[in-house]
Amino acid sequence: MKYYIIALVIIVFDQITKRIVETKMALGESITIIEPFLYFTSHRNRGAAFGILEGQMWLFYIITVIVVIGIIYFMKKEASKSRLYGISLALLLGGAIGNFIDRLFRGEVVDFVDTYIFGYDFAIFNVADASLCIGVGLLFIKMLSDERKQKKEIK
Ligand SMILES: CCC[C@@H]1OC(=O)[C@@H](C)C[C@H](C)CCCCC(=O)CCC[C@@H](CC)/C=C/C=C(\COC)CC[C@@H](O)[C@@H](O)C[C@H](O)CNC1=O
Repeated sequence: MKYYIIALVIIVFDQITKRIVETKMALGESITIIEPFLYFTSHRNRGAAFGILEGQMWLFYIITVIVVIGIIYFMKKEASKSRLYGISLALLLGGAIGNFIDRLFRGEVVDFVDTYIFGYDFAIFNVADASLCIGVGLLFIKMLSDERKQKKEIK
C-alpha cells in the first residue's frame, strides 16, 4: 500500500513543478541553475522521449494504460516480496501517470529540466521522466541482483 503513496507523492510533485513552469515561465524562457550543466527551460513536448512519434496521443494513451495495468499487476503480485521492486514499480507508476495527466489535459507534456552534458543539450525533461528513468534503473539493478543470487544458489 505504501508504494501507492510513493507514486502519489511523485504525481503531486510532478504536477506542482509543471504548474509552476507553466504559470511563472514564458515558453522558451530559461533560468540558469548550475552553469553550464543545468538550466530550467520552459518546454513542451507533444511526443515521447526526444520528441519521437510527435502528436501520436492515442498511441501514448494506449501504451501508458498498458504500462500502468502491468505495473499494478506486478505491484500486487511481487511488491510485497521486495522493497526495491516495490519502490521501482512505484516510481514507474508515478512517472507514467504524471505524463499521462499532461497528455490528457494539456495535449502535450511540460518539460523544464534542461541538462547540458559536455556542452551538448542532452534533453529537457520533467519529474515524471526522471522518476521513470530511476524506476527503470532500479528494476534493472533488481534483476541483476536476482540473477546473481540464482547463480550462487546453483553453485
Ligand atoms: C522517460 C521516458 C519518456 C516518457 O515516457 C512516458 O511518458 C511513458 C510512460 C509513456 C510513453 C508514451 C511511452 C514511452 C516510450 C519509450 C520511450 O520514450 C523511450 C525512453 C527511453 C529512455 C531511456 C532511458 C529515454 C529517456 C528520455 C529522456 C530523459 O529523461 C530523463 C528525455 C525525455 C524528454 O525527451 C522529454 O521531453 C520527454 C517528455 O517529457 C515525455 N516523456 C515520455 O514520453
